[in-house]
This record gives sequence, C-alpha cells and structure tokens, in this order.
Amino acid sequence: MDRDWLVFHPSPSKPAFRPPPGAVDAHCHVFGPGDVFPYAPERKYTPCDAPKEKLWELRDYLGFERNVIVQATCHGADNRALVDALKASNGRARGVATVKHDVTDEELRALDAAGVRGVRFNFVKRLVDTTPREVLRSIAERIQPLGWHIVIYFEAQELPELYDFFTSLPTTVVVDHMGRPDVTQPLDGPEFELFIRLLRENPNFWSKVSCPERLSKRGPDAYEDVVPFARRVVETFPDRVLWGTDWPHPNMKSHMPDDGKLVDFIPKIAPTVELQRKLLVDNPMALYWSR
Ligand SMILES: O=C(O)c1cc(C(=O)O)oc(=O)c1
Repeated sequence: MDRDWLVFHPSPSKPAFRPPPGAVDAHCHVFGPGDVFPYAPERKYTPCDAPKEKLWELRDYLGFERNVIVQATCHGADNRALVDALKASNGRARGVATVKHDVTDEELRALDAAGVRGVRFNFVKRLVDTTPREVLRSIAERIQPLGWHIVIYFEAQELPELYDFFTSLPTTVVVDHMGRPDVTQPLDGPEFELFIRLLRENPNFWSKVSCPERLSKRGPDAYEDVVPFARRVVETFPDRVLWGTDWPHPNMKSHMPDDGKLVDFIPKIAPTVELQRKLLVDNPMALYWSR
C-alpha cells in the first residue's frame, strides 16, 4: 500500500444511534485482497486490502443489514472483487460497477445477475484520467435498457462545466458525497445553490449525503460544519437521498474516521424517524432491491 495510506479504523465505537430495521449502507467499497484481485495498473493509489469479510463484520457491528458496494477506482474497470463480494453476500449487497465502452452485452448481463444496478462515472482528477463524454454517453445508452442508474463523482467547482452533460444523461443519476461542497462557503451561496438547483429541476437526480469526514474543515469528531449542508439536502429531497459509510475511506489524509461516529452523524442530518427510514431503508431499497 502507499506509504502515507491510512488504514480503516481497527475498532470503531458502538454508535448511540440505532439504524432502523433493514438499514442499508449505500456507499462502501471492497479493496482486493490484492493477491486474489490485483489492483488496476492504471490506478492512482494503492490501498490496504479491505476484503468483504471485514465489510460484513462492520455492517453487523454498526446495525445495518445491507450494503451497496461501489467499484473503487483502484480496481479500474476490473469488477472481479466487487462481483465476488456480491455473490458471497446472500443477496444482502448490490453493486455499482465501472465499465468501458467496449463492454459486451453478455458481460453486462453477468454483472446484472450478480447484483450490479449501476455504473460510476468519475470526474475527480486525482482519481482517474478523463474519459471523453461521447464514451460516457455511449455507456449510458448501453446500461439504460437494463434499468441501471449512473453514479457521478465530481468536485463542486467542476459542476458549472459539467451541468449540461449531467442533465442530458438518460437515467436516474446519483451524486456521490453531495457533490463535494466547500463547506466554508455559505449554505445559500452560489456554489451550493447550483447543486440544489440540479436536484430541484431534475427529478431523476439523487444525492448521497455521505462523507462529512472528507468535507469538514474542523477535523475528527467535529463534523458540525457539514450538518447544515447535508440536512438541507435531506429535508428538501427526502425521497432522493442515500447514506453510506464510505468504508474503508480511501485517500483520507487528515485522519481516519471512527465509523461508529459516522453513524451518530445520521440523526443530525435526518432528525425525524420518518426521514431516517427514507434515507436508510425506503430509498436504497427502491433503487437497488426493486428486483
Ligand atoms: O475521495 C476519494 O478519494 C474517493 C475515492 C474513491 C475511489 O477511489 O473509488 O471513492 C470514493 O467514494 C471517494
């Protein structure tokens, strides 16, 4: 693994907040193990191994029942570790894959049978080389007939440039980590307003309200500066939000979050039982377990 890599928390605290029955951790990853599922040659980082067994352990410990596993960039478009985890999950995990434009229909059908329900398009420059938009569009057209959605990951300052491309996508679109707002800017400032507009004017757009540990400028255990942003999204679009741990937290440099504390963040951003049920159960079940 990279020399400055931070390994996931070895013994997270037990959260005080108890997720409702059937709760889904809708954004997490598996890494390797590298000797079985090698990391992609084109990767931008080499992580510690974070195998499926550790993910199931964390799921049970935190009080969740299901996972949505998102293909991490360190595995490129080689979805073998993801598929292996999905098949071993007894139907308790669904996946979001990364595919290239030359993926065959047979490969797409096999991914679907394993539990994949979407593809990820990544625009974060430190994580991937740029893929031309025509290529992304052709992938979008290939996956649309399967009823899959597209997950997009980008930084807030890129949104003005990407906005028209995003809104031209033909499927449900899920934004990772709230579009990574700069939380030192005002909640009603132009940057976050553009993100709110994206969701307001495009009913096919959803948002993950995850990763306070990445967005906070205050550091460990004090993610209060992220609360108003996430809470605004949850309260404005209660039927189009998802939550996830982001375990094993790739590329965290400032600190490694305590996953139990991340779970205790949930009632701050979804303050009522009804909002919590939508965020953790109804919404992810509708998007990932409708069949
Ligand atoms: O911010 C990140 O570094 C990051 C990386 C990845 C990935 O490498 O797939 O996924 C995430 O959700 C977040």
